[in-house]
Amino acid sequence: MQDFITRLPKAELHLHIEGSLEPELMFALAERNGVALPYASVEEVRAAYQFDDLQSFLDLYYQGMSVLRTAEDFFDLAMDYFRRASAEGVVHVELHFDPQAHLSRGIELGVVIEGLARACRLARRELDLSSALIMAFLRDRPADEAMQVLERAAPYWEMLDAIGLDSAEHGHPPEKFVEVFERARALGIARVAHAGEEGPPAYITQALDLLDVCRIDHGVRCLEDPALVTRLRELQMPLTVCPLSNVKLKVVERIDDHPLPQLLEAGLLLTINSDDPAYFGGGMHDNFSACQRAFGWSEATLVGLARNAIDVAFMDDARRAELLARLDALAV
Ligand SMILES: Nc1ncnc2[nH]cnc12
Ligand SMILES: [Zn+2]
Repeated sequence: MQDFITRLPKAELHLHIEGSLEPELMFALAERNGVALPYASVEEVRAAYQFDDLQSFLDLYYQGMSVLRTAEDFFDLAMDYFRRASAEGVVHVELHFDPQAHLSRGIELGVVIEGLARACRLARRELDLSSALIMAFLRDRPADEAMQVLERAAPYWEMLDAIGLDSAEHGHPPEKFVEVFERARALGIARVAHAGEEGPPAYITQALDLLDVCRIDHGVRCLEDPALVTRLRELQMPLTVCPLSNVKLKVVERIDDHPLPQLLEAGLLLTINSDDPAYFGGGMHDNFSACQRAFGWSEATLVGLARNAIDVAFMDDARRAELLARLDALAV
């Protein structure tokens, strides 16, 4: 089964590239850039990764990214992840990145996007790994700041596959960002949003009604609102579920308690993702494998989930057809 999971062509739709920063690279970049870290060793960093909730994780996540300063750093960050992901059978990655977390440290948008985009091009050539870029806004920052970032990104609009909404969910409902998402829609940029990770099902409803999103990131709390579940099923609205993230951030206590079986049973369109693999103790393979073990999933279930991700990914028709053909070859 482990080998089958590796061979499964996996598309990852929910990955924060800054959350893929492994402690080893964190130390290497800290040294390269003369940044002081509050840790003496890689082991100490890993030991610090114990979280009580989303906010306790975000505090370390924003601190960790202080080592990222140049386009080369962002390139190295992304290539480091692409190589690891490719080795475990990931064929497509959609990267969220958080420009405000870098702009606030004086790192220009162009530095971030150019570094990431160069890695995306190289990964396509060297690893046969395709990718998409999702520029995410920090929902705990003011909406007018997000709007300014969107306007500042004008030279890069063509390179963006979508905008997203992430960071601390409690108290920051989607309605706060209506104008920003409306502007993106007018620009022809697709929209996704984190909703229903820690926040209530009403935030998922708002993301659908007010932000016109084409995917919900997480969305696991939808089960608390049966009418919403029906709506998500009827729309076949994709949910990018991140099982190990939900355990690490105590959305659920143990993987066995994860609502994935109920979500599947409800007929929702689900995908499996790693979110912030360096912080949550596992990439795509580990997420698939933990669920397979916990829920006794068959190969057919795994193939179905992998197919969902390829079906709804931001990729051109030729690439989608190629990846679906690879999946079909495995499934027979
Ligand atoms: N799981 C998560 N939820 C919200 N914002 C995030 N930013 C990085 N990871 C996140
Ligand atoms: Zn996320």
